[in-house]
Amino acid sequence: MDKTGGASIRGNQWQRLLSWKRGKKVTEDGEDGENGVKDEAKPNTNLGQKLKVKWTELVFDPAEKFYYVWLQVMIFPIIYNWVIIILRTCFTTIAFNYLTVWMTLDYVADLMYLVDMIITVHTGYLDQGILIKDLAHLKKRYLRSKHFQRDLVSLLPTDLLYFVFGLETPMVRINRLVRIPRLDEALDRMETRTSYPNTFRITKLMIYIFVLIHWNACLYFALSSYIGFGSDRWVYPNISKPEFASMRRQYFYCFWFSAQIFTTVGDTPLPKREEEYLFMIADLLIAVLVFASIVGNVGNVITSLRDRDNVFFPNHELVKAYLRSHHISKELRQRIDNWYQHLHINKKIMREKEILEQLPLHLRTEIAVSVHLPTLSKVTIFQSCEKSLLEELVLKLTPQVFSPGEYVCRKGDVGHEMYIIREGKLAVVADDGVTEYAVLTDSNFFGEISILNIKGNKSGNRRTANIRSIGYSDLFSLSKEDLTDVLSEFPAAKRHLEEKGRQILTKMGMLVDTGEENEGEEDNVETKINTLESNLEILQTKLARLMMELESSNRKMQARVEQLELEVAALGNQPLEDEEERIKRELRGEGVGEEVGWEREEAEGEEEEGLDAKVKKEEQGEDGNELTKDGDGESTKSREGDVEKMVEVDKSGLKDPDDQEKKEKDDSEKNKDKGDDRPGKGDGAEIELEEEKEEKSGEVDSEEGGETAEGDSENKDMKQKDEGQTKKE
Ligand SMILES: Nc1ncnc2c1ncn2[C@@H]1O[C@@H]2COP(=O)(O)O[C@H]2[C@H]1O
Repeated sequence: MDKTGGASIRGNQWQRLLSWKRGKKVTEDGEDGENGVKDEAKPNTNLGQKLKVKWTELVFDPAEKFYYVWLQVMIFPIIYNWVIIILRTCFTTIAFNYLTVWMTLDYVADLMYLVDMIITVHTGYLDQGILIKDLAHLKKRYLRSKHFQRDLVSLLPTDLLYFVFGLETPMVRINRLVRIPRLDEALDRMETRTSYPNTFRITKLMIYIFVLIHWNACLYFALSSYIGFGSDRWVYPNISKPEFASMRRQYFYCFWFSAQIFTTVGDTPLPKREEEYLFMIADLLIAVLVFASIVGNVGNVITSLRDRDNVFFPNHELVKAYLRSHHISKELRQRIDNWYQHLHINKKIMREKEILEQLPLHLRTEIAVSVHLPTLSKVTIFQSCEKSLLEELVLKLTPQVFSPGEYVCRKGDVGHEMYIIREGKLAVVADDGVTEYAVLTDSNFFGEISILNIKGNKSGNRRTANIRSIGYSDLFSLSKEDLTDVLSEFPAAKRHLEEKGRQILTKMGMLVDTGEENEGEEDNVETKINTLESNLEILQTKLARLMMELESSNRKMQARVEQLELEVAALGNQPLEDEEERIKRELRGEGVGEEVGWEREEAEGEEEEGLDAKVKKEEQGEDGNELTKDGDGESTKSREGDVEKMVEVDKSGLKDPDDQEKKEKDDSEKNKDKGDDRPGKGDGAEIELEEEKEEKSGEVDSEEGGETAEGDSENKDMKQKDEGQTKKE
């Protein structure tokens, strides 16, 4: 087992105990552990032994109920020892008369002390919020702690001293009193858990004072016995007198005497002897402390009760003083008094937010939900709402109480909040204050129209009606901002509210019918959005197509470049003159070389275009044409220059094959250094120029949108021709 022993399970301790009894071990995950499985597999032959083993493995969570109950149980043996040991020591007759009872109770208390030690060892503790359950670790920790020393001392077998001093000396058990911190722990725990902490505090104080008076009474009796019963007025009277002989009389007289001293209220007889004086001095000093602590504690309790009232309800005293200082009419003062009285009698807590503010948000929400959710979920608009909306809403509700006849809102006022009726009846009344249009009851709501900005509401943000409380009305108000906040996330609730408001406004004839227009507007916006979306889709498709075209034309270009390179290589093998002639013819446009012919076609532009394309181009204006022509012209010139270079190169190549090789090498070296001077690069230059041309025409296209498609189709036609020629070749 690791040191931490894993996280605490919040499962029921009793359930775990039961599982152990059944011979199963419940693991930290709440499932049967390995042992449990083994136990089930084997028949439960040695149950006693198993139980023993399991019990020793048990670890208690100090936050669980079992531990709390055990602490309460431990109050009895501790108080027993604190009360009875001194009683038996001082009142010997009481000690002897009930000796068997005391002896039995003594050893029961001792047994409980022992069990308490075992339970303390088996009680986990929190380390960084995790319950430590490692028994070995817990044992070590307990054995090293002061608690262990104290517990050990309280259980030392001092009873053996009876054999030395005899049974009339129960004082030998005085070490049992050192278990008092356990009593403190138990009482503190109870104080935290009790719903009435003030009552509990007073009770605890009274118990302590009772024990103190009891001790004092015992000591007084012992001192009287030492001095001699009835030797003076201060000591206990002569016990040989039947009047003072009984045990009860002895105890009660001493207790009364002691209580008189500690409460400093009674007339105690004056001491006569030094021992008596000393006793009285010590008692009076203690009495001062006792008295002070009684007064202090009771004062605290009263103050905390008043504080509680002040937090629960608005401070009536302050308001009263204010009203007096401003000479408010008696009638209004009476109404305010009645309102306060109603709050107090019916425990209507107005300042919930201030009270719960001290708690973390999640606990606050839980409390608010458990207190107000039943009311909220009855309100029609919130019935179908999600729980999260209601949770958000409950924290924003402010309780308000209205007295009979009081107006919650008046027609024409600016609306700042809406109301939900928690309890009570309210009337929608005409301006005369008598005519009632409607009566609103529990779980209804009102005041929403003026804060919802309903389209076509003639009254705008003004109240449309007077609302008067018939009896006392317990309402929740919800501010405009909070409502808007919440409704923005829950449109269904908003629609419901608006619908109800519209119905009322229609009945009152205060609604300008703009509903259809709004719907129309909404429709329009929707249509526009749809159109935009579909346009976007079309554009995206076109873009994709264009990209594909671009890619395919790139590929074709590459193919052409390769083709041209091959051609150039082939040209190198033809006779020079033929070649010269052919190139010249090509440049004149008469050549048989389809490729150059194609170049010319392209260069000359419109000459070979179809009639339709021509007409269109004319229609498109001169600019575009000029640009295209210019571009083409330039490319033609460049090509001519390039071809001439090529011819020269070829000629030199023909003169001497070795020289040609040399030349090629030189050229290739030059090639590396220069761009356009490269031999055989003429075609490349052409292509570059063609690309430039295409770029230019692209620019024109982009400038003159309409032309683009036509230009494209022309280019396509030409490319098709080109492809045809390439195939022929
Ligand atoms: N005829 C009616 N029946 C029920 N409630 C009404 C009626 N007329 C007005 N109300 C409510 O009274 C509220 C007054 O303030 P509002 O106008 O903000 O919102 C109004 C409605 O919620």
